Amino acid sequence: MVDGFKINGNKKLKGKIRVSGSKNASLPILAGSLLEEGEYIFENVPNLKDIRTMLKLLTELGIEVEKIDENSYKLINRGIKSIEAPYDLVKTMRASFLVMGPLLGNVNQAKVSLPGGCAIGARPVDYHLKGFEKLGATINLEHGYVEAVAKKLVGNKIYLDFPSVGATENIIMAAVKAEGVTILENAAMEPEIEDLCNFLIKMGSKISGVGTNRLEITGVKKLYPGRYKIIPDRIEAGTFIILAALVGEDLKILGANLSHLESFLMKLKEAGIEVIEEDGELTIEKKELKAIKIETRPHPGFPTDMQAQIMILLNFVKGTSEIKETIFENRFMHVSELNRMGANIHIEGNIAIITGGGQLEGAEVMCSDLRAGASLVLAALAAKGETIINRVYHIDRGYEKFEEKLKKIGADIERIKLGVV
Ligand SMILES: CC(=O)N[C@H]1[C@@H](OP(=O)(O)OP(=O)(O)OC[C@H]2O[C@@H](n3ccc(=O)[nH]c3=O)[C@H](O)[C@@H]2O)O[C@H](CO)[C@@H](O)[C@@H]1O
Ligand SMILES: C=C(OP(=O)(O)O)C(=O)O
Repeated sequence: MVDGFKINGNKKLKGKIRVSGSKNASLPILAGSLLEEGEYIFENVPNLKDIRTMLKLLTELGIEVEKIDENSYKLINRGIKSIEAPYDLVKTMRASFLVMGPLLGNVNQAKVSLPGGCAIGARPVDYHLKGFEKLGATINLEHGYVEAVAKKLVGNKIYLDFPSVGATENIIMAAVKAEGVTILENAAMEPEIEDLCNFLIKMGSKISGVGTNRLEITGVKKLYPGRYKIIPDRIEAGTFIILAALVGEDLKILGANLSHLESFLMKLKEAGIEVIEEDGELTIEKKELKAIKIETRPHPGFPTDMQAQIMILLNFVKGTSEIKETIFENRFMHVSELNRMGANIHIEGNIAIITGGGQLEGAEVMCSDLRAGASLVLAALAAKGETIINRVYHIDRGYEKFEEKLKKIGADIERIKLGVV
């Protein structure tokens, strides 16, 4: 049996919904505790399956994990006990690969299972490995594991062929204690990378160019662990903004940071939806809705992680909208499920063409990945009738207390047990 959601849609949602801490900022920052011995306190960490996976992996590598409260942890590094990240943990979460940079950075050695492909695309790690090699590591691939070893890491000039989020994070963590200066060109600029840099700087790292695509990292011998508070989750915030636009009635969103969502907000505005911030609370104002074209891009472009959710909104906008997915080759898995709910979307190559303006009706559907799953919940809440969503373990990876938060604002959503399909 697996968990599913039963949702009765087409109800107006009212009240306040709060954004949790960022999953994608927490994961590299927690991995950063491998870099130096000492005590770390992390706040605003979302209580999610992916976070529990990372904490389990860190425990295997020798970190002591103490839960302080629902969203805070004390991590104690008394020295690395193992340098191996096993397949059974890496396979459940690709971000496990982010332990490689800090392990190399601290003890010049790491052995991490290759993450392999997943539902949204092939997702290789070649840019990570090229970066480690530039810093002086020797890489060996054997029996599905990547082994990296160096006598010592030495700073170098590294150009990323594509601004990969994970590669940027891994290389930064490997470089902060390397000898000399590392210059990382064409680095990814996502807010989660800025958060990682701010955490590392707070520990004594020397990084300049934070928030730009050229980072200059001067290695230091020692870091000084301490306390760090994670930024709000911009993808959860964006998901709630779409929710408010679809079914909100005086629905307020708390705890979001709009400066992390600029391209998304600009495209919403083009579609006729304005987000208004007052005293830290967001509300949504709808004007005349218009069909739009979107292309996913690395930050500050439109985030691929918001593509599935905005598609639900565009389904309700008269006219033909288009979404071009340029980051992952297989991120339209939600489309066939949405069409089963009455949407009219077809795919041509990497473009989804949405003929909007119709209604959605409840159906039995299945999550294929995290954001596809969130989009099905949005669709179900806006649809007439009952929707059963299977395999919500994908959603549990990235949305803290999703159904509890939705219930509190009046959604008719229930967690149920379903047969495996
Ligand atoms: C845990 C986390 O933060 N996940 C996010 C991170 O994933 P992740 O860090 O895996 O995404 P990347 O930015 O690395 O991937 C972008 C593209 O580069 C390709 N690539 C990447 C690395 C590499 O070595 N070789 C290579 O070819 C990937 O296959 C993909 O097509 O950024 C993505 C893009 O914003 C988001 O959708 C994910 O939510
Ligand atoms: C794709 C995502 O996560 P991951 O990179 O961990 O698969 C996501 O957060 O939308």
